[in-house]
Amino acid sequence: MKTKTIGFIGGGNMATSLISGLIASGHSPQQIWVSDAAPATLQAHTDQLHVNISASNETVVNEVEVVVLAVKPQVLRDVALQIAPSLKQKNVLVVSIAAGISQQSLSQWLGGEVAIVRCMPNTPALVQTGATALHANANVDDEQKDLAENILRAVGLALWVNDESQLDAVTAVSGSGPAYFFLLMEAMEKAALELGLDEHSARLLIQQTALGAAKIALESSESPAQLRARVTSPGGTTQQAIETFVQNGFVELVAKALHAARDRSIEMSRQLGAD
Ligand SMILES: NC(=O)C1=CN([C@@H]2O[C@H](COP(=O)(O)OP(=O)(O)OC[C@H]3O[C@@H](n4cnc5c(N)ncnc54)[C@H](O)[C@@H]3O)[C@@H](O)[C@H]2O)C=CC1
Ligand SMILES: O=C(O)[C@@H]1CCC=N1
Repeated sequence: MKTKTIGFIGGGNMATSLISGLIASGHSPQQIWVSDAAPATLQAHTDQLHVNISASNETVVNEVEVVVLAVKPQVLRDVALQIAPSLKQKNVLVVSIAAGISQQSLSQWLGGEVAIVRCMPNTPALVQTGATALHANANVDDEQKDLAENILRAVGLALWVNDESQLDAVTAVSGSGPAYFFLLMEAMEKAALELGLDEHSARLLIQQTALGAAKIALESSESPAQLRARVTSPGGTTQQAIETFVQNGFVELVAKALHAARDRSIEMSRQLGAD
């Protein structure tokens, strides 16, 4: 995979994370190309990551073997229609990280028989701790699947889903998921201040607790429910807090939020889909 040239169309947050991860895992910056509509963004890519840049999306497509589409979903249609003629000239793998754009829409915009891997990463990719689910269309061969997986694995966990519709659920779980944990951290910080802690101490204690909980959950063979039981002494403080959460509908609220996110992902696919 180190010999493949990879182009990023859109050099924003997610592309920067992926490029940093690829370089950190041994990919040569000389084999990476980036195009972006913003000249300052392109300049930052040469200055900081020493990759090849171009203001032209078509030039990037012409230079590479894999194209990662990393623009916002709302502009993907225009970008796809723009690069379609260049893609037709060669056998390029297209990897899309755009939320809520189906392979069918993308394929239609790109003009048909294109190898497409659709992914849903998340922002912890910025610190090489991302979680990504991938789905390949029927035109993707095994070598291209490995290639796409290697790109996303450079910034964390990468796993395949069998059915593209599962990416709507993945978007609700891990794509948007970091924001749920940040909301819990925000709420805990607010409560900690009310309880008399200073902001600095509260934030540090909460951050380290979140890290510790995630680490123990990853490293232990026990389920979250079992790990929770280990913290919860009968009649103790945790039991009081957990009962307060549960009796006030925390579990149902989480389910409702994830359903709303999944439904929005489906709705976005319809609104932004092929026409
Ligand atoms: N931010 C998140 O949590 C996640 C984002 N995604 C997906 O990743 C994609 C990129 O998101 P971000 O990096 O957060 O966005 P961003 O706004 O940071 O980056 C998008 C970049 O595309 C550039 N751009 C706009 N129009 C262009 C054009 N016509 N040609 C070339 N470049 C153009 C912009 O200048 C910008 O630098 C989106 O499709 C989003 O759905 C996926 C998972 C998580
Ligand atoms: O909020 C969004 O629509 C995107 C997709 C997953 C995370 N951010």
